[in-house]
Amino acid sequence: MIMDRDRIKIFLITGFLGSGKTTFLNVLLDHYKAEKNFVIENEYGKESIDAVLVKKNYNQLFEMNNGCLCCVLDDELLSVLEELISHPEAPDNLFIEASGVADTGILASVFKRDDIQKFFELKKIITIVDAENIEDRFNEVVEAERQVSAAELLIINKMDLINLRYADILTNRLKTINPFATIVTATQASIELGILNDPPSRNFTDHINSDLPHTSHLKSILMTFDYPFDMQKLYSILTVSLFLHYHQIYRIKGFVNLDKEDGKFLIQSTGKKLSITKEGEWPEDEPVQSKIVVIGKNIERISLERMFNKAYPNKSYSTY
Ligand SMILES: Nc1nc2c(ncn2[C@@H]2O[C@H](COP(=O)(O)OP(=O)(O)OP(=O)(O)O)[C@@H](O)[C@H]2O)c(=O)[nH]1
Repeated sequence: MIMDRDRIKIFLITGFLGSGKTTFLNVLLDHYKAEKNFVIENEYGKESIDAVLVKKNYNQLFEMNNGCLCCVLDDELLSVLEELISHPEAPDNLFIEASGVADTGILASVFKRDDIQKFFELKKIITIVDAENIEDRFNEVVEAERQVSAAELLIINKMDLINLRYADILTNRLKTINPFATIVTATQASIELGILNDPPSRNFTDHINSDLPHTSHLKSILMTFDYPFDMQKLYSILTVSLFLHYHQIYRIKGFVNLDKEDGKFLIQSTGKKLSITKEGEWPEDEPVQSKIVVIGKNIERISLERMFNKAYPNKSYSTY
């Protein structure tokens, strides 16, 4: 049972799709490994891929995939928080990885409530920024800018993909959106973590507009495929599609079954970059079946399925 003096510290991690939130969560879990850490993972879309990618050095993981966290506040999130309060071994830290489209302001406003503040301390609102893609996303998706404007700490991640001159331009752009946040740069979300103990430069939650609905009409489409893909075809078809549809396809994530390859492969894209890497073996209690989530704007299942069907080694598998 939690006493008033040792409230659970909450680190709220937000950032647009694929910016590096899970990467940062793993950095935090490693840093705080001597403490008791619980994690809330919220993915946009029903299929959870992230939970598998979070390194297992947490004490308990809660998955919330029934919608964007900021939209299911009243029920699922609050019931998890209640569970933590009465937990026989309450954690020191709660790391919340919000979905890539979550409205940070709406989410942070929960922790303004007196009944919540009694047991939880919102230690830091951290927004991860994908240095390579964020400016395009500002123009396309209103949630990307809202996440930046509600941050206390902005981490410009993926510095290896941009040059220093552009980093300065981007930093200035971020300052105009959010002049109050501390801004740091990183590769693989690796930062000097002492900064998390800095006091806030303003009372952030007082400035947050928590009444804005989602307006970007993003879609998350989950597809399953029973036949193995050809690795080379899959790679080249998706690379071309990501190049052509960069302003529509924001994230591909999933596990694939590949022809002539043993094991389970992780496929993911951010921006125009695609990677397919071996992730381990297929668990015995799981069907050997590719499961892929595509998130974007104005995307249609039928066109996506047609695209993936072209990646079979033998066209006879295809239904088109
Ligand atoms: N080049 C480069 N890639 C990075 C860096 N940080 C993370 N990535 C890669 O970017 C991709 C997305 O990283 P994640 O940590 O899964 O991003 P996320 O924000 O959790 O993604 P969603 O939960 O889908 O929104 C992965 O392929 C990472 O390996 C970086 O600093 N540089």
